[in-house]
Amino acid sequence: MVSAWYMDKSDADQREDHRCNPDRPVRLEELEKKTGVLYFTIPVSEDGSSYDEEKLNKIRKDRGYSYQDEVDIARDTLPNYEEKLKHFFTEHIHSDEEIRLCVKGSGYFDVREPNTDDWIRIQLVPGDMIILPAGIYHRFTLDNKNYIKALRFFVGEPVWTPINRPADEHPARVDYLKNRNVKVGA
Ligand SMILES: CSCCC(=O)/C(O)=C/O
Ligand SMILES: [Fe+2]
Repeated sequence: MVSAWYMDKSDADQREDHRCNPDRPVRLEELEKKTGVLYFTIPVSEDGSSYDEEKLNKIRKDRGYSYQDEVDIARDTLPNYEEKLKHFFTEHIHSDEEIRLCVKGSGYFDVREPNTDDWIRIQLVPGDMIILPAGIYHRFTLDNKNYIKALRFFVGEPVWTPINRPADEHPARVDYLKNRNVKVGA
């Protein structure tokens, strides 16, 4: 089950959990309200090879996801592993939603709370599906187990290109803030 929390400000290893002391958990409803991030749970088999197709199909159909593939992120399975991990952890936006379903392993998506610019860390474990809205500042890191396998979805032909911060003038960012009722420069 996905969990989320405000991150501490420590510059310790990105793979640590970076919980505050005392902990500042973020409930799912709060996460959605503050950031627009959506969450679904999809039952997945122990080895990650099968999942609840019926539940997933409904989400695919409702949201128009026509593309699907799988990423296996480990040192010996992902080409240019170090370079890709560096890119994943560089703060960025996309012009479209970023949709991931964790089927094996685990990892962290960090998203910026748009009013305060604080980082919220979202932990993905098998069965967790998250949808990051277009235009949200975010990044991804493996945790200290160094492994995740995830399904990726997209509407139409996939565009994975990250747009690194600063991207405040990008239409997806402008729309994101408008949708969240965030006043720029206020
Ligand atoms: C768990 S998927 C790897 C991270 C990724 O694809 C991405 O775009 C992060 O922003
Ligand atoms: Fe991304």
